[in-house]
Amino acid sequence: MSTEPVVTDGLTKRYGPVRGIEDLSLTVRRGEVFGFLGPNGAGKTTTIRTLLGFQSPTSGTARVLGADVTDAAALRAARANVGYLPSEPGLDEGVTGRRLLAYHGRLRGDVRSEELLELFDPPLDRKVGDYSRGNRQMLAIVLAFMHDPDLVIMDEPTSGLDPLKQEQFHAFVRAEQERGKTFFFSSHVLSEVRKVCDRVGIIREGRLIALEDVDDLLHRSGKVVRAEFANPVPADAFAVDGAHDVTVGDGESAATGTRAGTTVSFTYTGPYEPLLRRLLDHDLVDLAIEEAPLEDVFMRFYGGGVDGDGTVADVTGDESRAETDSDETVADDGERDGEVSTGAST
Ligand SMILES: Nc1ncnc2c1ncn2[C@@H]1O[C@H](COP(=O)(O)OP(=O)(O)OP(=O)(O)O)[C@@H](O)[C@H]1O
Repeated sequence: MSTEPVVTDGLTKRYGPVRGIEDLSLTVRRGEVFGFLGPNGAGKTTTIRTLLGFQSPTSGTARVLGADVTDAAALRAARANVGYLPSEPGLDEGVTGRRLLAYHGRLRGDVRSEELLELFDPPLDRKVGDYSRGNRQMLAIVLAFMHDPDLVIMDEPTSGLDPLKQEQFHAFVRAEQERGKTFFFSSHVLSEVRKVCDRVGIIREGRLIALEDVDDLLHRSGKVVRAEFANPVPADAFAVDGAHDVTVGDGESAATGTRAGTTVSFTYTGPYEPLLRRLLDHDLVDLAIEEAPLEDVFMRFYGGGVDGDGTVADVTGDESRAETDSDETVADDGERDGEVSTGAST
């Protein structure tokens, strides 16, 4: 039996006739931050809910910390060492954050809530029902980590956090990884995955379409080059090896403020020397070379669109999230082991 924290083999979940995930085989290695990336409706949440035992697979297998997800007793024991951070935590609205914290502490242990509250500080004496989205998410973070689990499964964990808290959360995840913790991290925000993940699995329409190191993805993605010239350059001047998506415009130059020059932009995956020589053949007045956004990479290698806010667009057009599977009546409450009201943690 594999000792890796998460192992799925041919994992399939259908909601009646509706596709959830199909034939998903992946391994999350101990100590890695694994990004699970895909557009809306791709099957990320379905995967997570199946891993946590909220719903049964239609076929295939999955093991979490060695426990078969269909073995309720084994999974319950394993989940004592799993943190779960949902995207929209189903917290008990009627009690204060402090009470919820105490309840969770009694349920699974509290070895570090004080330390966590220094970083993520929801107003504990207010009722959770009065919390802002960001405060709910911060409380959910504390609840997910307070028992110091070895594996944390997170579904779009930074949705609702302001940019500063998002940064803090990313730094926290990296520090936790240093402590040997493992993360399964679903997101449709590519820039986030790039910041914290070691490997990424890309899911689309229920199927895993790519599995690779984030570094490899970035290497293949190359650089975005934007150059401005004092004089017009021929349209084919940058049709060189390694240049993709070359756009030549003679619009207004940001550098010179005139309309005389030419602006050129393209993605470049080749070596610098020939590129720089080519640029200097013309009257270069401004140059920017930046890392290509993963959004572009996603589009170039895997197809599919990206919204203006840097998230992968819904390429499925799937509006069929209707309840179609009777075994979901329990699962949709969040937990099937009687922890419904405080479903933000394991
Ligand atoms: N309880 C359910 N009943 C019926 N269909 C469902 C149910 N849950 C999910 N689905 C369907 O399964 C597919 C995958 O949805 P899922 O929520 O797993 O995607 P996702 O990648 O998490 O998307 P998002 O980023 O929008 O949360 C979609 O077609 C969705 O409509």
